[in-house]
Amino acid sequence: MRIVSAHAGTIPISSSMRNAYIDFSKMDCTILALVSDVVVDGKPLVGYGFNSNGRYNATAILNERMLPRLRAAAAENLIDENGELSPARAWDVMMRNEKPGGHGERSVAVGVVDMALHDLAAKAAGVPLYRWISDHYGDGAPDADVFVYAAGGYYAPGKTLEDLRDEMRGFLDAGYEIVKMKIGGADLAEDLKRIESVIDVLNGDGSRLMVDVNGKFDLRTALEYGRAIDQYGLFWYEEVGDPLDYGLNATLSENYRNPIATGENLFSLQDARNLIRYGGMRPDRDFIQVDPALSYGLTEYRRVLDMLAQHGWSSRRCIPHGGHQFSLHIAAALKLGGNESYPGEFQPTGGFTDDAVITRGRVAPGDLPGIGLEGKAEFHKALRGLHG
Ligand SMILES: O=C([O-])CC(=O)C(=O)O
Ligand SMILES: [Mg+2]
Repeated sequence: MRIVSAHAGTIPISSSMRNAYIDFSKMDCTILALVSDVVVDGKPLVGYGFNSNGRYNATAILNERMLPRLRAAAAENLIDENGELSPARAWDVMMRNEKPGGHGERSVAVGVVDMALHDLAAKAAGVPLYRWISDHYGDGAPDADVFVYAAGGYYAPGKTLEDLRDEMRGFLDAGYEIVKMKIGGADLAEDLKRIESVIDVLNGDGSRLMVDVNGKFDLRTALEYGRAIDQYGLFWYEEVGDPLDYGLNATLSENYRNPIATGENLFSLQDARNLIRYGGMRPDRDFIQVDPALSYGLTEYRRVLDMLAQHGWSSRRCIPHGGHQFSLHIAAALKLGGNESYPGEFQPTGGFTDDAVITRGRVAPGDLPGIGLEGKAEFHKALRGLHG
């Protein structure tokens, strides 16, 4: 197979909500179509990718560095020993002449292309991506479905406690059992009121609630909130301090008994390894949230999983950030602990196929070939628009 053309674009995924650190009024996303020379039913196979949410588009890096290297590569450098398209070899081509360290948002650009290459490889094999990943990298049969939790509970202009409770009730009605809300964008007293009113919707069960600080707290505030919320036995306390402040996280983990989650803003094997070496994360209870789309794609994510295994971590303790269909396939194939979901947010890229049904907090990736973005009608329109 050869890639005959590559088309990148930028689309808005903005909204009026905010977390403790940013608002999403200018949030956007890179989207990509890789058109191949393989023709099925009279049409070329096309691989699609996009860059999750939370970081802005990386279209310029992609257009100026990653795609030119792929275009210039000899065909034999992009295939494996069976002559099939190899996303892992293409990854090496994209990273040629890139120094190590300081991963910045280059990881986002590479992640978009890596996703599209995996979409294309699975489509060429005529199978859904979870099956392709399981066949190439898996260890036993893939999971039939994946635990998902509903992330929301953002701050928004005029949003009342009753609005927050209604939002959470909506998640439960939609089939979710575990929900997440933002904290750290108000003072402790107000956040405790918000937390308690959501726990009330969860029949008093704090273990069904996650709270997310988006990296806002200094150590003193992290510990102060930790002391106040430990009593609720929450599912997890997320990204409490700056994502690169491993010392803060380590001190928190010595003082906060219940699970901690972090990693959505760690974009490389090396950063994730530093979290494990220095961040005090506990393999018996904590969660790693590295998002494959933001962090150099599945090719790098597999290295992260290997590193975690070497340090005694189960893949079940990984629940990626992002709430997208790419990680859903990865979670099923590589037996992760679950995947995020943001019902209704970050459209049109976010979420699962239009026909996906959440049942008792679980969802299946579906059986469309590749990632299945053709099963997201609005998003597919934008993707198709890239290559006409
Ligand atoms: O608010 C955001 O940037 C999203 C986020 O942290 C999450 O999904 O955990
Ligand atoms: Mg988060």
